[in-house]
Amino acid sequence: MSSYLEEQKLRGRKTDARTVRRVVEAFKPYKWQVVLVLIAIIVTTVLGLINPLLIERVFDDAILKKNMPLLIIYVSIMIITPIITGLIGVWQSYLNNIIGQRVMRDFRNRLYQHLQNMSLRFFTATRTGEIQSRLSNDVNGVQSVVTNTATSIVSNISTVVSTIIAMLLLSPILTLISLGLLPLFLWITVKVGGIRRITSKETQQTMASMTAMMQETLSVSGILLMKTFGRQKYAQELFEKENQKLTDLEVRQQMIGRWFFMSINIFFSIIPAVVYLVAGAQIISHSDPFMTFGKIVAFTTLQSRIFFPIGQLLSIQVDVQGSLALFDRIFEYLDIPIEIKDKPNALRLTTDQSRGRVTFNNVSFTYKKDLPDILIPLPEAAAKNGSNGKRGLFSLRRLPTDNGAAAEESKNGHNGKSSAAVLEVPEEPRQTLRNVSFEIQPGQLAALVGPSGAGKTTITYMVPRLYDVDEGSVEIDSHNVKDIALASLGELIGVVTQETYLLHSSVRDNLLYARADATEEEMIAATKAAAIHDRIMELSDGYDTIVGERGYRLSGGEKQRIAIARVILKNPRILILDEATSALDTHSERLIQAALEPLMKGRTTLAIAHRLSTILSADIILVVDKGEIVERGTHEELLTAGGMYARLYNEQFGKAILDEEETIV
Ligand SMILES: Nc1ncnc2c1ncn2[C@@H]1O[C@H](COP(=O)(O)OP(=O)(O)OP(=O)(O)O)[C@@H](O)[C@H]1O
Repeated sequence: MSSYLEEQKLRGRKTDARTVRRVVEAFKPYKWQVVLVLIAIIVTTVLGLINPLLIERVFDDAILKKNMPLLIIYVSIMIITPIITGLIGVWQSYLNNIIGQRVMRDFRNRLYQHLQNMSLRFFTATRTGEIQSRLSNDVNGVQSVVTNTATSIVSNISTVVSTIIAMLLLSPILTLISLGLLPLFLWITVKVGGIRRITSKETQQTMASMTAMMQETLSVSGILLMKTFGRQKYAQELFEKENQKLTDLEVRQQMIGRWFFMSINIFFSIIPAVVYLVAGAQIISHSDPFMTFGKIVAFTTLQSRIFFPIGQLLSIQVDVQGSLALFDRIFEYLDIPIEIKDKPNALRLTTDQSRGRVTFNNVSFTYKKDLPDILIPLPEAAAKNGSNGKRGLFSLRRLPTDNGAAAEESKNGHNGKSSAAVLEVPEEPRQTLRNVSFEIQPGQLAALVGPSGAGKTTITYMVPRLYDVDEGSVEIDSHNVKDIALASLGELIGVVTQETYLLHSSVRDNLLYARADATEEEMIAATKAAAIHDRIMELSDGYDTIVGERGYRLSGGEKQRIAIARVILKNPRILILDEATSALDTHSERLIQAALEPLMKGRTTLAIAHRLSTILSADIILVVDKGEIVERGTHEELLTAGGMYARLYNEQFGKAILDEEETIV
């Protein structure tokens, strides 16, 4: 389990200054509000000095000299000042919150937008929980720092400085005495802060591991796995153990806080006592003619203002360190370059303009294991710290294949001389696609067939640029897909996948996801074409029935037909169809087939075909094996050739063909 604190440790502290600079930059759009907050802080700090300083006058000029009108004036000021300070304080915290929340909002927006633009590769290489956690927990984690810490630092520093000045004005000797004891106080806070920091680190780690455990076991798949393997008791024990640890840590953390405040209280009490002793002695012995009762009271009041801000400044340091680590995690994601993006002046191609010819020219492609170099400092640091390399996203770094010596070095224990020779070296992966070339004419159906893992899905990924080819090119109407705007590709291409993903929303919303401006008639025409309209009408609320993740459970076949209706409504020029492998009953099978016909009609279709009917109606069958197209032609041609297709066909459909002939043909 890797936590952000571990990562921070690995990254070292060098990034801190850069991180702070970037955080400060995030405040730039709100610089005028920040200036107002600073002014408010300074004004309230200065106003805060008025009352303690007035105390001296109240005692020495008003009470001791029995001057009632002056006493009333002073007391009035003492009443009005805190009211004004309070009002300014409220306004300042409103501004603070506005700025802080907007900075957080900006971070969340930037992160969401950036993540949305990341390629599929990023999502296949990263745990979903990790992505969500950065977007929500990490951003929320820095919230208190963004809204409070900066202002708290400024206001504490200005309180400390102004109070010391005021104390010096009242009595330099007493100031010296008060501050003379300060080092001891600082020493205690530093110690306590250190212990707190360690405990809070442990608490974060325990919380993270509990969250991961909950996420893993309390999902539909997790619960299924646990129940079917009878592992509830084991999971329960594991959870209880972590939970107990968290409980102990929380209690410990609270108690350390308690000691912390006790020390502050003791100092609050001890130092005024010392001041009374020294100042009292001065009055009794007449050694300082300027020492008065008013001064003693004013001084002790001022002095009580100073210790708490100092304590806070010290503990803030702990918070800041923690949140710098969180900011690092946020920036780390923001810094991952977008791999697949529009070229400047990318071509906008509408469905009407496109004819839908799809061409693959010598396409080669390999799934890369590692992510861009921006994330690489971690594994290098991890290696230096003896990490075991089980870090998911950051775990693998391939060495150049000619770097055998370095690889050997890494196996024999990392002596750290070569920064590349750090982690276990996986083999250079086999090419997933090799020199794939074919052309599908507008309106034609091309069927991809081949054994599992041959690369059929990967071929379909190249058209909408879910991945970019390494070599060769994919073209639509003779335009390289890399030159076409991604938004256009999204419009031109419709995809029906094996697993239908429906949003937790109404059937209508799920259908209109394809085209928000579709009319009711268009929508119903699409569902009728996909042979699902009648079934939708049978649902409790018809088109308004909630389906999806936690909604009404539709059968696999029904979901597929909704997905087909969704793409019919979208009306793309090019269709990518990944036919479900799971066998449906004959009735559902027929309905799906009925739905597919209008879907494929008039469109260029690239289908990963599992249905005999699709294969038979294909204009061209492309047989894929180990990333290459090994055979191509029509069904009859390929059967006659007696190669891989004939073998696959006989294996898969040899027996079924008899039933099919009875039912379908
Ligand atoms: N994200 C990925 N990262 C690394 N390798 C991958 C990734 N996705 C697929 N592969 C590998 O690429 C190869 C081709 O996979 P692909 O999914 O294209 O095969 P397929 O022909 O569609 O198989 P099936 O019919 O079983 O779905 C397989 O060896 C697979 O393990």
